[in-house]
Amino acid sequence: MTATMHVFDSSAALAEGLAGAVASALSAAIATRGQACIAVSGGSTPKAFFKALSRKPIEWSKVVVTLVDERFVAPDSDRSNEKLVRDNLLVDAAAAAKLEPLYYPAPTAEAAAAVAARQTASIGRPFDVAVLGMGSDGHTASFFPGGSRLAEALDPATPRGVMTMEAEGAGEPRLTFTFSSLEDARLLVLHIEGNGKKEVLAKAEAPGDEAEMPIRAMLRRASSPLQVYWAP
Ligand SMILES: O=C1O[C@H](COP(=O)(O)O)[C@@H](O)[C@H](O)[C@H]1O
Repeated sequence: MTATMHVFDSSAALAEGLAGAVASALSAAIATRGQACIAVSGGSTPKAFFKALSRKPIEWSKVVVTLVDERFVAPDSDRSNEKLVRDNLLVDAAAAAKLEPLYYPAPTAEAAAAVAARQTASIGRPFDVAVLGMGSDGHTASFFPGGSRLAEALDPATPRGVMTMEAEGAGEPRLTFTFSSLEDARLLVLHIEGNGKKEVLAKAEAPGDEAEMPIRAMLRRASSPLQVYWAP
């Protein structure tokens, strides 16, 4: 499936443009099905987008927000994707949305993933919106090159759900939705910024092994068309 590029002049225009597209998709889902669900990424890129989206006039009480992936850290950690979402997206009117976190204070990441899988089982079949990020190593979600369970996470036969991942480049153990959970989102977005990430994307679009750049799984095999939102 070919990716479609949406190019913006600046970070601010990118945040606003993506927020507009996502708000339209969430409002359409509410109009059609009475509710909407969105899975968002963490990392350094989404903060301005989250702030722009929080200002959109959506029926937020009908929206469920979850995370594409998470670090196995408490939600008050600066490394927590949940904290990023709580501080920047679930504010003002958007605070009425329901958050389904992936982190739970369990003894192990595996135990937390099992709880998260149960808690999120009724949402995202498919997600109305999934906003992916991409690291400079070509990871997306917590599908890291060299990841302990990468083949299983990317296998289309692995069912929807949340699983663990460990990798050298990942820092903490991770919790991540599987490829099959994300690839059919009604609106499937890759949100990246900067010339460096554009070069990483170009490299991922060239021939090569998925395991070396796991974003290739989304570029090549997602059943929904991948919408790439980018600004320099
Ligand atoms: O580890 C993560 O990083 C990616 C990309 O983050 P960025 O800082 O390069 O924008 C992110 O998509 C993922 O959710 C996060 O856990």
